[in-house]
Amino acid sequence: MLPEIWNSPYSNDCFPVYAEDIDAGGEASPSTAMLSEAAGLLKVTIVGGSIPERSGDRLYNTCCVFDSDGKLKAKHRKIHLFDIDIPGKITFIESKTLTAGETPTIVDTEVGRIGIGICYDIRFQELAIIYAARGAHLICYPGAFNMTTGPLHWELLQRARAADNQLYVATCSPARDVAAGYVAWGHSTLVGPFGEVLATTEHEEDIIIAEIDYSLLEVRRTNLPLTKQRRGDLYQLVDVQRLKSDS
Ligand SMILES: O=C(O)CCC(=O)C(=O)O
Repeated sequence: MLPEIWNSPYSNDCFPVYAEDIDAGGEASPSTAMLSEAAGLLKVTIVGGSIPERSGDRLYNTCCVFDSDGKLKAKHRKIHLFDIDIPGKITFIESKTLTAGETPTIVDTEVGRIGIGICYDIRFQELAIIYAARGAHLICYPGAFNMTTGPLHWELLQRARAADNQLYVATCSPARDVAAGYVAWGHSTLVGPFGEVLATTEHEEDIIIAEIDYSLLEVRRTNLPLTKQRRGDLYQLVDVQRLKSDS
């Protein structure tokens, strides 16, 4: 797994410059070609962080997932754009340059059923609930939290998504570069289905390698049978996409 916007500085000025046309006539863009080749050579599934994607006259923040043959299995366009304003701390308006994606993305891979979200997507618990309901074992969120929200929210949100939905959550952030226009919090992490941090790192360049045991999903769901205890008679979340595809 790679971080959010790993092929470009994180800025609205840079997104158009570094954007790649991922679907261009069936040919892979330079960054996705590299990921595809790496996945195929190493025989691993890659959740390819995200890059700015150009599609016609629009730009998206897009994560590509490759299987161990190097085939592009899924493409997730960030569906919640990072438009926030915390005066004196951080203001970022992704919607100045980017368009929001329109579909949740869940993909069956050799290493499990994976739901994909990109950074700000992690704040929307409904997306994680829908992924869990569709059988996700793991949700991967490439991200780049910042020095204001990172310390308070980065781990909290990951643990909440994992504990609420009783699945694994993996995040990957760029390392911190204090000279950059956007200073990332770092701290890539893997959280287990009990909300436990299984592996994490600081803000320097690093690689996390950890084992995931999907049999624990069943254990935790038996320990705490939340799904059975939900009060569907009082509240329900509608999976609009599934509803549309069923009808
Ligand atoms: O939600 C946050 O605080 C940070 C989100 C973010 O940096 C992003 O979506 O790129």
